[in-house]
Amino acid sequence: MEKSANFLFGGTNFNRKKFAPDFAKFKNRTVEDDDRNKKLSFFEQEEESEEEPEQEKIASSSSSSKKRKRKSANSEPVEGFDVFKSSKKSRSKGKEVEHDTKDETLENPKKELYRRMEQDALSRKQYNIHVSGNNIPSPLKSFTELASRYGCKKYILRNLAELGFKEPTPIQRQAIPILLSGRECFACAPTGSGKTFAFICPMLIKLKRHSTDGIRAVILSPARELAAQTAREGKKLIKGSKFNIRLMTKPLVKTADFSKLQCDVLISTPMRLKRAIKAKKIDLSKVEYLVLDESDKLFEQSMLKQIDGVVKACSNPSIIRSLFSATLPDSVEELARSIMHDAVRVIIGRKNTASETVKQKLVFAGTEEGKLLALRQSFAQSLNPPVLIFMQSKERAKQLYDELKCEDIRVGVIHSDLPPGERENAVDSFRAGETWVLIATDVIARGMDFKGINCVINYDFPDSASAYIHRIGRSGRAGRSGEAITFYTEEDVPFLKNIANTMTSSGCEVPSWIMTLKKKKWKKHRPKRDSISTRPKDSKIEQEE
Ligand SMILES: Nc1ncnc2c1ncn2[C@@H]1O[C@H](COP(=O)(O)OP(=O)(O)OP(=O)(O)O)[C@@H](O)[C@H]1O
Repeated sequence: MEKSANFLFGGTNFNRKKFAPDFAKFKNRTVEDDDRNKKLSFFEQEEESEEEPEQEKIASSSSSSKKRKRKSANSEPVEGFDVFKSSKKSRSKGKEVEHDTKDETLENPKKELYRRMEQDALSRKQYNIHVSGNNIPSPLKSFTELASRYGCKKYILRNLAELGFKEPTPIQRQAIPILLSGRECFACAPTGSGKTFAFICPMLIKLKRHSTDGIRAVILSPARELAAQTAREGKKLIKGSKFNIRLMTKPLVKTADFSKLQCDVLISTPMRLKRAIKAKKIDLSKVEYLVLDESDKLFEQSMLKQIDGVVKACSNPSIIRSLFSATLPDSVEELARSIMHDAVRVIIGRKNTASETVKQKLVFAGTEEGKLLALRQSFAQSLNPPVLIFMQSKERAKQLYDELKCEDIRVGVIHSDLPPGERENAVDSFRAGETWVLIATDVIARGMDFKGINCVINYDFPDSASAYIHRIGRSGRAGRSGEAITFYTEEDVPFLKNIANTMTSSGCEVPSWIMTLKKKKWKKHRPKRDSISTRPKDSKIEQEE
């Protein structure tokens, strides 16, 4: 495999030799390899931190505070941020600041406190971290601080290093110390910016070691695939320890004796956990940590009842709850504040914006036939797998799959009508590179980390701005570049401005006529669309007759 292709398929193993004749048909590339190399080189060239580990007693003194009160404040949004890009440039500045202050005397604790606050403010500015709340712990300077400040076990640092993580991402810098100092937190950070480890890492450090005391931490994810991925990621971090991380599967709900099950951390969808609670099978009264991942999705009407059930079942009064998502509507913030105590609010960059590493494009396709034509044309010109195509319903996902499956493209499909095994296979084949194009409903729009996705195609216009942000966020992860194409037809025009605003706030250009359109209030925009077929309408009528 050529070197550039290695970069392209980082994390995805495409057998190009085996599929050589097929690939010859898709010669041209749409995403610049160079661009990708530039982004990745940041990870490769980053130096190890030289900073001396130190105790941060003052900042963490907040953790001992038992006083819990609600606080609401707004932080100033800062534009032009890039999670992975921004840190390198400004890092040296941070070092200078630290240098200046190192020689000063530590006699006056008040002076020391002010100095610490000043350093924290500078560091937050560097990484575009916005916080509100009381006594917020200092952001991490490096992963090694986890050992000096919080007694993190060596195996965790070793596993982080093995994963190739050289420094924490901005959300990890701030959320990890907050959770480690025993504070609740709700956090909003862009797609692909490392939120998963931002909540798993402190959880494991706090739990210290495996215990036979029952379930001590629960992570809720809105979809099975995401829950499975989180379990897999968590297991990477516990290598070398006796911790037990379990995924709640259907057979587990049905047959397991939870009172005997060895499980420190349980990862589940709300539905499955609620079923186990309802059947009185599971005791969550000892849970010390509860994470609601993709919290805005979990707080949607369809899941709210189940979430409520789980939150109530986690009855330990000293439980630490945290909420994470790339989109955090005000309504969810309100709800979060009403259930959390003295929580810290963390926003990385600007709230509810799309990843800046994704090049976004709007394409007018006219009609449904026009969409199919445009898709075929773009594949014929340059298919640059892996490509993810989003559809508005399972029916439409099936239709497009039926259209494309007979062609020379290795295509897969995933939607909620498929049995669990087939859903799993669809994801695994796509990860392994056996499938080049995966057609999906929004069931995998959130959280899924397919590292090398080059292009996301919104075949059907997304039904909300947050759906758009999450869908296109499957590309351009961890600092890589990616591309997102959104088809629109006449029916979608009234909602164009909403997407255009999201595009411009993440630095993409939008035709000026779109910006003059009025913004329309979203009401789950899923218009009835003509079915997907290449056969001309006349021939269909003939056949039907
Ligand atoms: N400190 C780090 N350094 C380098 N890569 C990292 C670091 N932390 C996480 N990653 C990688 O970044 C990628 C994205 O992380 P993750 O899936 O946690 O993103 P996310 O913020 O949860 O995204 P989403 O909003 O889509 O759920 C993963 O492949 C992960 O392994």
